[in-house]
Amino acid sequence: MAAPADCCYLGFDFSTQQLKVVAIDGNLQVTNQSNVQFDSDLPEFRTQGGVHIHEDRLTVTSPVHMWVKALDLILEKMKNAGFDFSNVKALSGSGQQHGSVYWRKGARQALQHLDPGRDLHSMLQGSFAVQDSPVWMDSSTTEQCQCLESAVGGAQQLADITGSRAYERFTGNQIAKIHQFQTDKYNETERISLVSSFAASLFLGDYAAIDYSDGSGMNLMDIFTKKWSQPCLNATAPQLAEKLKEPKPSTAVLGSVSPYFIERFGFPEDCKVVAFTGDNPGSLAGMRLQEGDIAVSLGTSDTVFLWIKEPRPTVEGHIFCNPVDCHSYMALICYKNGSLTRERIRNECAEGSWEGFSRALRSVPIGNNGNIGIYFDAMEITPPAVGVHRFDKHGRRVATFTREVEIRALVEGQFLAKRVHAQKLGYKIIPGTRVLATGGASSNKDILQVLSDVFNAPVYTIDVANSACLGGAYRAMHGLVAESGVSFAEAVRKAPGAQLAVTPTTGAEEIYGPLLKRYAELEEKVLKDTTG
Ligand SMILES: Nc1ncnc2c1ncn2[C@@H]1O[C@H](COP(=O)(O)OP(=O)(O)O)[C@@H](O)[C@H]1O
Ligand SMILES: O=C(CO)[C@@H](O)[C@H](O)COP(=O)(O)O
Repeated sequence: MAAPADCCYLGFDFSTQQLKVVAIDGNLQVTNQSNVQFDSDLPEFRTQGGVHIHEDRLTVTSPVHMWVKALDLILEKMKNAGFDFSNVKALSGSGQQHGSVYWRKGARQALQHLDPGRDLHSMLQGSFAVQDSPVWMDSSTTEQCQCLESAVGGAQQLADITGSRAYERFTGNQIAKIHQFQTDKYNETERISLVSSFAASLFLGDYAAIDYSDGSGMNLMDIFTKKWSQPCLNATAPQLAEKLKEPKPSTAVLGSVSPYFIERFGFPEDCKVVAFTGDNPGSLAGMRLQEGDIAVSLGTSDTVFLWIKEPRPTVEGHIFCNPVDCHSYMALICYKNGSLTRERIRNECAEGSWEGFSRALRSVPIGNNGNIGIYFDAMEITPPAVGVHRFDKHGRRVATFTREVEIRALVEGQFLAKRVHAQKLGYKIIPGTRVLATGGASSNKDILQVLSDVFNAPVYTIDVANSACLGGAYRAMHGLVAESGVSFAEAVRKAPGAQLAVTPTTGAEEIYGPLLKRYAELEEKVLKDTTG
């Protein structure tokens, strides 16, 4: 048997803008990292930020073949760099949540008979009934959401079953739209996967089950019984249970890696594939979140999530099954206007430089002299409002801010929103609270300083900016022993801990206390203006 240091576990993350991989050894040390950027490494798919925004500005999709080709590319990259696949004991991973993949009839056959002499993408050309997979940024399914909520008796009733009221990006509503507007394609589909279970299927050489945690982001699963809810299935599309098959625990070993990977890359025959999950659940694992911690992910989307024991679903935010402990849950709030909005303001106000963006942040005092901004370039999720709204210290609308004030207003506004909504869900910041930050923007200390000041709590990061990937590797390791009763915490207890990145500035709480109240009132006003 290989010594712990020679054992290897892989975690993949099929997120919005890139495919990433992390390798860890048996001592949980990171030994390798690689990534493929969709826009720049696969320009033939002509994506921007990994997606295509359609003419109606509401429909957002990604080409499913791009994800397949990205896997070909990343594995080739690793092979060319001399990565030794023969030590990989298990692999797992994650995908951007809610996105869906439609496997055409006969695709299972293709998956089961892959020729190791060829690329995956050339062999799977004909395997998808829908080429453009709806992704989490889509907000074109308002009608389908309304139908689903009325079918089960209302928004709160739907949340009581599935953990969330109906959301446009949630997979069930996307499936309902495909069934209504692309009926032939729906009928040609033999299996529907999430991005996560689609990725697991590629490694397995067969259809992989949807896991409980990512399955919670579909508006289809009863998060308490962990079965598909029949009323939700009925209200969504016909023969849906057949196309989804039963969900499985996120810790489940789904099988061994397919012969294709053994012959083409040298994976060992007994390398196990552990269920893939959503990228936010994956991050919860990668950051080894503990009860009481609050996690803030600053990826393409911004998300805030918590580990919870007693879920009380409401019409705001989401409750998902916990990916590492089947008796627990996680609460999550998602913001669509995250990194892409920060990038826009960086380009307009700091000549495209993060360094300039940081300088501007530091140059304006905390609290921004009472100026507050709300920047919803795209229709926001929490709350469902749109547009750029600037207010001076008297609460009067203003048309512009100076560049420096604009940058601080954006970052403060984004974090005030996170704290306001986390508190609405019942979260209390108490002495001892840790904020764990991850995602691309967590590499920026000046952004983290604002986060720490607004939350009045220390912010910690882990060495690997992509905690979802690392979570995949940890979950792969845990999956091998989960059946025998070993807890996730026990399996990863030797992993390096999170490191303190920044602490709150003295006096920040006195400044942000009143601003939190003001922000909540202004957001309410903006929401009224949007809906009214
Ligand atoms: N130094 C930085 N400061 C602020 N944001 C950054 C910095 N470096 C990268 N980012 C942001 O990180 C984002 C990508 O984050 P990532 O977590 O990798 O996204 P995803 O997982 O959704 O593909 C980019 O869109 C970029 O705006
Ligand atoms: O919709 C959600 C969560 O509900 C998003 O958080 C997606 O899961 C995309 O994640 P990133 O690519 O931004 O990490």
